[in-house]
Amino acid sequence: MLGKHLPVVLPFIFLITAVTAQWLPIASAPWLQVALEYLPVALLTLGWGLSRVYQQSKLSFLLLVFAGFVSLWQWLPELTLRAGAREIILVAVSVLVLIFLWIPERMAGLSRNWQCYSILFLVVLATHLLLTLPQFGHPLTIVLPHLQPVSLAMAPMAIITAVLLMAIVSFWKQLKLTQAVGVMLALHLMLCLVFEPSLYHFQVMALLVATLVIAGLMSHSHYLAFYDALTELKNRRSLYLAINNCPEGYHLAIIDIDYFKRFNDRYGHDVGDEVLRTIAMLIRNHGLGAQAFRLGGEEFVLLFPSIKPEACGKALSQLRRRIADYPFMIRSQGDNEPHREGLTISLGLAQQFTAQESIDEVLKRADNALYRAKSQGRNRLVMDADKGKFWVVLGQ
Ligand SMILES: Nc1nc2c(ncn2[C@@H]2O[C@H](COP(=O)(O)OP(=O)(O)OP(=O)(O)O)[C@@H](O)[C@H]2O)c(=O)[nH]1
Repeated sequence: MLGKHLPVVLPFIFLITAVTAQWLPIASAPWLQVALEYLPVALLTLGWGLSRVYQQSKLSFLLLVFAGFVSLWQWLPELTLRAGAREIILVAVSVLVLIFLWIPERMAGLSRNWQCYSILFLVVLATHLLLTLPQFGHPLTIVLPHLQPVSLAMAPMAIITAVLLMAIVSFWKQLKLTQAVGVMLALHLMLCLVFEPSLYHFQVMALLVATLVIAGLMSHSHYLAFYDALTELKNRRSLYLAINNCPEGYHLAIIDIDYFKRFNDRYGHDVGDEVLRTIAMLIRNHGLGAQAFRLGGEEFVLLFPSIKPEACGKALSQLRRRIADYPFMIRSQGDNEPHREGLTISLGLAQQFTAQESIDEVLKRADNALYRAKSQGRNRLVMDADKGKFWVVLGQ
């Protein structure tokens, strides 16, 4: 049980120890100074843990922004800058914040937390670039009086740590950004190698490549284990994980395509597959604030973590109508023009009434509701309103 809380407990202990040690006799110990350099990483981990484990996205958002400021605060006072490089860093950071936070459509599909990780990462990257510019004889020279050569050595290590953190995040979120940033870093390190070949740069490069390979493998095996290959929706295993992380009182709807066997028999499995993909896309893009899964065959699930039953029923009825009105264009053999075909879905909805109720019990009740929707004529939504005692038919 403790394992679940470790991403929050460990960085929290680290932060408390590192900060309180400032007032103890060990304050000037070199290891403590090194530990303090990792404060932003600890804050990042804490923020990530809070959002993953306790769904505290607002708090973790604040923490992540704070981590960004701590990392800036750590770097800026140490720098003796020429040519206004400090201003350049600040302007660059402001522009990045603007791009990431005020033009959200540019980051379609990425969560706000992820944007913060990206910002912090780019801050570290920008700092590192400015630190290494002198290697290329650039006029923006930054002199680090007491940090050299330790900090120069630590900057790429901080980046590797950030890449590792991002790999862990993308392990859950299935994002391609890790690879993109990794390629950028690899290019940058290659430049370092070309201009200043050294064992150190070779080692950093090797570490980075190893990290990226591991991240890629993790990402791929995660995809195989948790996603459905046909529809690219999350699969049954993901559903169980998501429900385990859900607060008490979630709603769950099972969606089943009506007379799909007939459709398959008439048009063949390939066309059936295409229709499954289209319906999965309609379910995924429902905009209902729920997570979509493929349970297997022609059955899907929508999971609503927190919603009122009436709002849930209304949203699902809209989805049912949307699919019933959707023009599936099919071209049969010998047809010149595709013709329009219609399909409907039936839905069974159930709520978890008490924390003791297991996932299988809620799924069973949703399945019973679905059975009623089918037996009452299909193309409708039936809700289990009281543990199998009352059934409410919502919309046909
Ligand atoms: N093309 C395709 N068909 C699938 C897939 N998985 C399951 N099916 C088909 O889905 C059909 C399900 O049929 P049934 O369970 O009899 O249900 P139905 O014909 O939809 O009828 P009702 O559910 O009672 O309305 C079967 O013909 C399966 O072969 C798949 O991945 N691709």
